[in-house]
Amino acid sequence: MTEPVIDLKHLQKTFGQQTVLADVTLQIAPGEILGLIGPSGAGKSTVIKTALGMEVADGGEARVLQTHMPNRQLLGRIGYMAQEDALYEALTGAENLRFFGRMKGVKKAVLAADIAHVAAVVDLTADLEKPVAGYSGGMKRRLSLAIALLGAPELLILDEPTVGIDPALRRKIWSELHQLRDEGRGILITTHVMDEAELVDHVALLLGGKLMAYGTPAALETQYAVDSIEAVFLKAEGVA
Ligand SMILES: Nc1ncnc2c1ncn2[C@@H]1O[C@H](COP(=O)(O)OP(=O)(O)OP(=O)(O)O)[C@@H](O)[C@H]1O
Repeated sequence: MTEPVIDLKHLQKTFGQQTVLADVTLQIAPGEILGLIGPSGAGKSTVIKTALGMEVADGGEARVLQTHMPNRQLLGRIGYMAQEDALYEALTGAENLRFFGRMKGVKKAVLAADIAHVAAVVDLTADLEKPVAGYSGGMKRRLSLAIALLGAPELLILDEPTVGIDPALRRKIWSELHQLRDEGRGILITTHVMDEAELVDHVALLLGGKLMAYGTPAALETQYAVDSIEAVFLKAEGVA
């Protein structure tokens, strides 16, 4: 059996009196896209941050790429896109990509071609020589996504990557994610766009600090007797 790229067992995380993750167990295999959904504040970013060791778990275990987390060396093998953009505003898009590419250890000989590829995926080719300070919010998200894609990492962890991105480009980005998945990479993605949750291999619904539902989009729709992931979400939350 292939080893999972993410293996979370009974993860727990408390902030003060607030238990955000009560007991989260989930796995992602190579060649799989897992969509983590849940209402705002459910703890999706906290799952990601504890998995990556950016927050210390209060219980349970997080293994990423077969390594117990936290582990700094591993970060070069993971394409992580946080919810907040962390870009150098005074530098151009191209300079940001070159800087982060080198940080991630992308070989000099392939860096220029890799930058051209990821910039094209997010439709930023024409804006690469402009300073990031003049980018719109959506352009900054796209640059952050391009940075995460650099070096074709084994594991992509994308926290709401398509916020502020228009539908046509979103479709192009999903086609790239599917291609990376088909090449055997594992992808963890959080989203508030319920149509996007139809495009993943497995959906995990986080509610009350636990995974309340898990399965393929089709299996969940059957289980909840509805015809969309949005309806699954509403029914699980008790709204519908
Ligand atoms: N560093 C922190 N200190 C204290 N509380 C925190 C911290 N990080 C997160 N929280 C709390 O944990 C809860 C879950 O936050 P988290 O950002 O993981 O949710 P989310 O599901 O990603 O939300 P959204 O969909 O709005 O991004 C929230 O109530 C938040 O206020």
